[in-house]
Amino acid sequence: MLVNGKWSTEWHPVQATDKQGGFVRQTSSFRHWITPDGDSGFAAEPDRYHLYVALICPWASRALIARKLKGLEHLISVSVVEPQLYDQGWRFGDFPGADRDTLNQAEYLHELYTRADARYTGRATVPVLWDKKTATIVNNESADIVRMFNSGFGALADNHIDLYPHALREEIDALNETIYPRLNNGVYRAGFATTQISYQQAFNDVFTQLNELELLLQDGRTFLLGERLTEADIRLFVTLIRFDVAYHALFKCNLRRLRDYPLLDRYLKSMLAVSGVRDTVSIDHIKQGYYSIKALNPNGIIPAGPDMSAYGW
Ligand SMILES: N[C@@H](CCC(=O)N[C@@H](CS)C(=O)NCC(=O)O)C(=O)O
Repeated sequence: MLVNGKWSTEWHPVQATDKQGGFVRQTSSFRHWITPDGDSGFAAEPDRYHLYVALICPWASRALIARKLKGLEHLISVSVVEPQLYDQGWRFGDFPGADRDTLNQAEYLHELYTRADARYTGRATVPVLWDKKTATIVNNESADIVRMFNSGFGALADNHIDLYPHALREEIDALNETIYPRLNNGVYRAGFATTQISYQQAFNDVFTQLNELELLLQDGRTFLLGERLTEADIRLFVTLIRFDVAYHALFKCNLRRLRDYPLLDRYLKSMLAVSGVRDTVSIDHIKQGYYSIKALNPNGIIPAGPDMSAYGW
């Protein structure tokens, strides 16, 4: 991680743990906002912003999906880092499906953090939304980036779809409030727990949440809140698509596979059928990335399965 703008060799590829051995995710530090009128200092303009992502990363993938669904691909360019974390964190390079940083010529993502703030202290995480005009980071919090892509680009975006409609906000917020801690971050809490008790709590949370979602889908709805896809679906999808590939085995979330839940399985297939969503997924990056976490898989063997042909891979 960076300490006062210098890369520290003391960093640990796993984020912090609390007193009970539970996994603690760092909070994001760049929280500027893009607006249609530019009042915030960051105006919505074509070809001004760039998104740095890792395809292994569920948080970065949220931003990629929102960019697709809101028709912002031609306005916001993208670079993909290599799937594994190196000693200096995320790296640009020639791994299939990854990019060189042709915009800023960085070798490592952390260089962009120090370019934005020469004294930055913290982890250099993806996603990063970069402003080409002022050469700084606009925002590195995926939840913000999704909302910004939804409404910050005004008429420049495709507004046929509203990911956070006023009428559904309370329900979306309520779903986010349980899905994030129990499931999105719950799988990480299970995977990176360093005590049996914190693992067991996380494991219980993950499967309680999956069971509740399976029940919710019983009335035949296509998406979480009915027939309209919202940001709650983006946030759920990014975890579900990684579940059988990485979380079930590597993170020890092995009570059931995702495909053992008939309605969640159907839901996952419906999400993959939404135009643009599948393009944001790389099963190869997901596998390579998670299974190269040395703390969890010291020999770095990448599993040959699971069979993902039922999902079109
Ligand atoms: N709050 C952030 C979390 C992002 C995050 O934790 N990204 C991970 C990858 S999935 C990362 O870049 N980790 C690198 C590190 O911790 O050094 C968001 O949702 O945008």
